[in-house]
Amino acid sequence: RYDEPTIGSGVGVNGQTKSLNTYLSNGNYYLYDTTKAMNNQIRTYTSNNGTYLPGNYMTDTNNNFNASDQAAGVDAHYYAGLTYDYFYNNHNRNSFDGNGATIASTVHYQSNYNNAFWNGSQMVYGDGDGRTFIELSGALDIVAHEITHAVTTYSADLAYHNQSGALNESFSDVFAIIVEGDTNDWLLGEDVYTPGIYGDALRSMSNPEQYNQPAHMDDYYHSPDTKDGDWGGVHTNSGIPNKAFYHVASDIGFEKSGDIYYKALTQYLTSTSDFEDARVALEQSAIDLYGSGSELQAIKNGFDLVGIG
Ligand SMILES: CCC(=O)Oc1c(C)cccc1C(=O)O
Ligand SMILES: [Ca+2]
Ligand SMILES: [Zn+2]
Repeated sequence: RYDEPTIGSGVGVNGQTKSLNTYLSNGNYYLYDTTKAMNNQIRTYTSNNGTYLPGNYMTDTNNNFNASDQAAGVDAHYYAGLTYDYFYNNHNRNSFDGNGATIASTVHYQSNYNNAFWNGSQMVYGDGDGRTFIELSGALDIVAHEITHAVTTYSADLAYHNQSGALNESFSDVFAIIVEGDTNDWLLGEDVYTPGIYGDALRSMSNPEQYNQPAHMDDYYHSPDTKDGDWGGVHTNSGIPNKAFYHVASDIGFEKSGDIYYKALTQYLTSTSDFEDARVALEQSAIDLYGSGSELQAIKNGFDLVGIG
């Protein structure tokens, strides 16, 4: 029998039908996308509510992934493809490592697991407990956030604690928002967070305080550099550079801010960069790309407004 790339369909976590790049092998259809550049592959697996990684390929007999237990895989696969396309089409980056690394995602990790993470090699998504979260791959911003953690690892490799860790988090939120690309959507996780409550989210870039994040250096959260302290509050203090990004992108848009932030992340920032280093890196990136004009002024203004001098 011939093995070949195919185009299937699937129903995602929030009920939308989407076209999927799949692969037919020995009569089964796999969530295995071979359509990207240079033999890059996007592969989606399931842990079947266990903890094996990557687990088993998610397959279907008729290339129509419309069962309820397939929805998480449909979105992990589809949103990984969208995120791949963003970095390739806008920054000529072939996958998170810039060298065509396979993007592997595993869904149905553990049971009622309210988490999503990059484990250093692949994405891992829980199903949520149905109250705090539903399947976490059902949000494009979460998928893009996780894949950006991998981009960061293969570039600045910002150490995951204190200010460099808050920058690590912030850059993942920044590209999550840009990949979503909706100038009315400054929220993270809203598509899968608290299904019983409308309109809330994990975090807000435009109004970090709404979800207990500081939006100014005066309110920097001093937390222990421990697991329980969220490594110096990396998911809390990210509110400060997140708010700066909100000002920058509101001024100059997602395309220009994306180019400036990408250049800073990949050419100037290092593992020990702090918030002030980030301002310098972003200012230099703006100058490199656009000279000393309105884009540079937008960076200066955004960082002034959050108290990062
Ligand atoms: C926006 C995506 C996000 O924040 O994912 C996480 C969740 C849901 C829990 C714990 C850590 C993370 C993370 O990726 O930082
Ligand atoms: Ca969002
Ligand atoms: Zn993160």
